[in-house]
Amino acid sequence: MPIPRVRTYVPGLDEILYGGIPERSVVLISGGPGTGKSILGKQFLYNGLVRDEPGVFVALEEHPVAVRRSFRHFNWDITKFEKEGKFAIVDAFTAGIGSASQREKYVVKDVDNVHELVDVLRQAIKDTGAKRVTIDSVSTLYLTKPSIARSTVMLLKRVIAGLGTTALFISQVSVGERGFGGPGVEHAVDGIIRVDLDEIDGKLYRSIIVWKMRDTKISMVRHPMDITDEGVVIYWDKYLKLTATSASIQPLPKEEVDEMRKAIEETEKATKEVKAITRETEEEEEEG
Ligand SMILES: Nc1ncnc2c1ncn2[C@@H]1O[C@H](COP(=O)(O)OP(=O)(O)OP(=O)(O)O)[C@@H](O)[C@H]1O
Repeated sequence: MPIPRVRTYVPGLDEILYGGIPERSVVLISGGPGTGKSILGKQFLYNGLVRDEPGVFVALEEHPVAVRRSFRHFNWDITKFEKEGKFAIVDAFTAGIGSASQREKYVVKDVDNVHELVDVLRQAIKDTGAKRVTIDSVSTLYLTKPSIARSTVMLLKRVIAGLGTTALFISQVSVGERGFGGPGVEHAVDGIIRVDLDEIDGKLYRSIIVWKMRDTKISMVRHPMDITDEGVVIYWDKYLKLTATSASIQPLPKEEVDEMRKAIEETEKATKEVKAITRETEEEEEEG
C-alpha cells in the first residue's frame, strides 16, 4: 500500500525522495548562509498554490514586503492567491510596527511567545485551508534559548500535523557546521534535507543531500544543485563527489535512476486516484 505523499514539484527533489514527502511530515531544511533554503521553502509553497493546494509562509527573518518581493523575483505570482484567500504570510518579523506591517492580516506581536505564534499560524492554516507550510526560519525562535528548541519544534509539529499540513522548517547553521540544528530538533522532525555550498579550489559548488525521511526510501548520495531564474534545480540522476581538493559530478547507476523514475510514476498515479475519489465524493454530496 503506497503511503500518501506530497509532491514538492521542485525539479529533482521528489525523485531523490522516491516520490515526494510523506504527508503530514515536518521536514528540516538545514544549511549555511546563501545555500538556497529560503528559495526552496518558497518554491514548495508556490508549486502547491498553482496546483490548488493552499499554503502559509511564516516570516521570521524577512519583512513581509521583502518576502513578496522575493517570490516575485522568480516570477512566482502569489498576489492572486493572497487575494483569493489561498495563501497567507504570517508576519512574525515586524511585531506589528510600521505602516506596511499594519496592513498584514496575520501578525505575531511577541515572537518570544511561541503560543501566540501557534495561535496565529493555526488561524492562518484554517482560513486558507493550507496543505503546505514553510517556517523561515524556525531557528530564529530559539537562537538565544537552545534549551527550548525541542519543545518549540514539538509544539509546532503537533499543530501542523494535527491540521493535516506538511511543512518545511528552515534551519540555519553556520558555515562548516556539521549538525542540522541541534540534537533535540534533529530527532523531533520527520525529515532532514541539507543544502550546502562548498568552496573547492576557489570555486563554489551547490549540493543537496537527504539525511533522513521517515517512511520512505531516500537517495543516499549528495546531488549537485543549482539556483536559476526558475528557482532550485536538483540533478537527481547525478551525484557530486567532493574531496578536500576536488569535486566531480558522476552519473548514478541506471538501476537507481530507473527506480526513482518508477517511484515518481507510482506517486503520480496514486495522487490521480485520490483526486478522482475526492471529486466523485464531492459530486455525490452535491447531488445528494
Ligand atoms: N535568479 C538567481 N539565479 C541564481 N542564483 C540566485 C538567483 N536568485 C538568488 N540566487 C542565489 O540564492 C542565494 C540565496 O538563497 P536563499 O535566500 O534561499 O539563501 P538562504 O539559504 O535562505 O540563506 P540565509 O540563511 O542567509 O537567509 C543567493 O546567494 C543568490 O546568489
